[in-house]
Amino acid sequence: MKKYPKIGIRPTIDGRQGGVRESLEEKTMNLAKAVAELITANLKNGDGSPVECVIADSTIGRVAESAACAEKFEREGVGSTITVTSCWCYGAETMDMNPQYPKAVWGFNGTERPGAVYLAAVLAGHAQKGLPAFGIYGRDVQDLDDNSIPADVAEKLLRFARAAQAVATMRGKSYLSMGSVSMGIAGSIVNPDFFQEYLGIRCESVDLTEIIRRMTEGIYDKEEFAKAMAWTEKYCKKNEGKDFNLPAKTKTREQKDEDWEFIVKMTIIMRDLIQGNPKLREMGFKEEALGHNAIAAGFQGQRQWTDFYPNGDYSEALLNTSFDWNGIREAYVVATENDACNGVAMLFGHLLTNRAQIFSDVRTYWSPEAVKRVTGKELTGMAANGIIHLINSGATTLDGTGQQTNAQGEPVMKPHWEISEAEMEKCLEATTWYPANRDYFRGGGFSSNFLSKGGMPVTMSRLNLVKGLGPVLQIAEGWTVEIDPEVHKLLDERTDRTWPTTWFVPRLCDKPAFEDVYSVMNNWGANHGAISYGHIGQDLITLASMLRIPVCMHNVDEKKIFRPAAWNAFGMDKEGADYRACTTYGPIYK
Ligand SMILES: C[C@H](O)[C@@H](O)[C@@H](O)C(=O)CO
Ligand SMILES: [Mn+2]
Repeated sequence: MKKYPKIGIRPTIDGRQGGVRESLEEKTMNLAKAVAELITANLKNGDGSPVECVIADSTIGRVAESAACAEKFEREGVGSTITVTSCWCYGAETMDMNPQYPKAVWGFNGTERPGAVYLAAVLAGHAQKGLPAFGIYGRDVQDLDDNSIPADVAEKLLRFARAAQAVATMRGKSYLSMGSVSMGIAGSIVNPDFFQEYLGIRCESVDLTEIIRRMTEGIYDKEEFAKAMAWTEKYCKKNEGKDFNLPAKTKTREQKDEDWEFIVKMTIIMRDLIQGNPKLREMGFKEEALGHNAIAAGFQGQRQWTDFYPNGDYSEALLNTSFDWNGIREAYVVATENDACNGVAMLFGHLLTNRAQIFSDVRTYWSPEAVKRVTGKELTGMAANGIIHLINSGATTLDGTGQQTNAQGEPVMKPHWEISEAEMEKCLEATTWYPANRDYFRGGGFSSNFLSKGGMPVTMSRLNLVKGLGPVLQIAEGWTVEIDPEVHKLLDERTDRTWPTTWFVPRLCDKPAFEDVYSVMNNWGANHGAISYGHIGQDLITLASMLRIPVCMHNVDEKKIFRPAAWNAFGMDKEGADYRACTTYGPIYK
């Protein structure tokens, strides 16, 4: 069982004894309990455990009680706070002053006592003290004896809590580079200051010879390797695809079998590097057993490794998938080509949804005209305005096949605890493992190939670093789409047919970058995108504001944007205010 941060609930109250405070004690504590129950019942951590809440030992009326609450939260491993009240309280005495906690305040909308007045007053305090907080105020007045949480309040509480838990979960973890810069891809020139100051994440790095050392010296669990090989024989090797290499570059059966053993071993070793493995301690490898405490990782692969050894596509794909030979489990976050910026976008999506992530090249925009010219056929349905070809060798999760289904039989990508064995097998069955293209991957290996089912709501995002500005986040909500199989075949065979394809259509709107499908691609800030199941743009925008990362492109309705209340002080134009606020506050761990 992993250890996760908790969310601290702070019931604040009017400190006046002799009548006022006593009359509110039960109500205030009941609100706190209701919020804790809402969060624990609705939100889970990546391992499927409920997000835990810690409530202050008493209501908080004066500063001594604020301090006692802060001490308890420190002891209990709290990573963010929600203050709740139904009455007037003394803002600066009762507010959460911890500079690292994401914080929200719910001011109960009841007029018998001025809960909303406190909300406004304490948010002013948060703004004045440079500790921005999210304000939650229900639209409709509630009766004083009504301890229920209205739907609009619940939505904001959960949106805040999901993002706050993501921020707190990242704090103190590592990003592990396995290898270094891949083919000059800027995202793989890892910026440790960004990770440290914005995410509270430490950058770790291992040279790829470490994988060879562990293979050569047997520093991996041999029993697990045997189990993994048997599973791979059963579910992957049997779906080995046609070898499209020239005869001179085609490996023999024996060489291919060696490659399969190599990439399975490599996968186990990469996982051990990421999270450690107590079995290695039993084997006497105490240091290797520790791992790198990584919450996300990247594998350089190209080119030096793949010019000589089998590629990392099998490893990256399976580590990003919600299952392997040990069964159904939380997906890891592993960026192909060590594109750490895309790895961060994958990590955001994973922490907000608890689902596996797709890593793709944003490869080609196909206009309806170009498709007609090349195939003689029309793009139809949701694809009619053009499509974007998402494809990359390697780290596309097999969950991205769309072989998992919801109660309506629609394709989805589920949190791992909802995936069935049968769905796991369907994802594997839908995946072909082609011998790697040896023009690209001289060392050989295998690449996963599948075509994502259409009809899945997805959100593509990427974290970009801009010198002089810092990090920015791009977001495009849309859908996976299916196209005429003949059209897909012609378009796919023009590019890398041994790699996994997801056809993507962004939701268009009146924002410049979303006026047509072409503009989305034309405005995308890098070669990669992280694709998460669901329309999670709102959650990404809330998370980005907590991290002081401005959002430079998104197709979310501005009325749905939820950021700290202080952002309002930076102007009425949401995007400009976001930039000004992020610049003013700066990264939370600086
Ligand atoms: C063709 C290159 O080898 C691929 O790695 C390329 O398509 C990329 O993925 C670049 O991001
Ligand atoms: Mn790529």
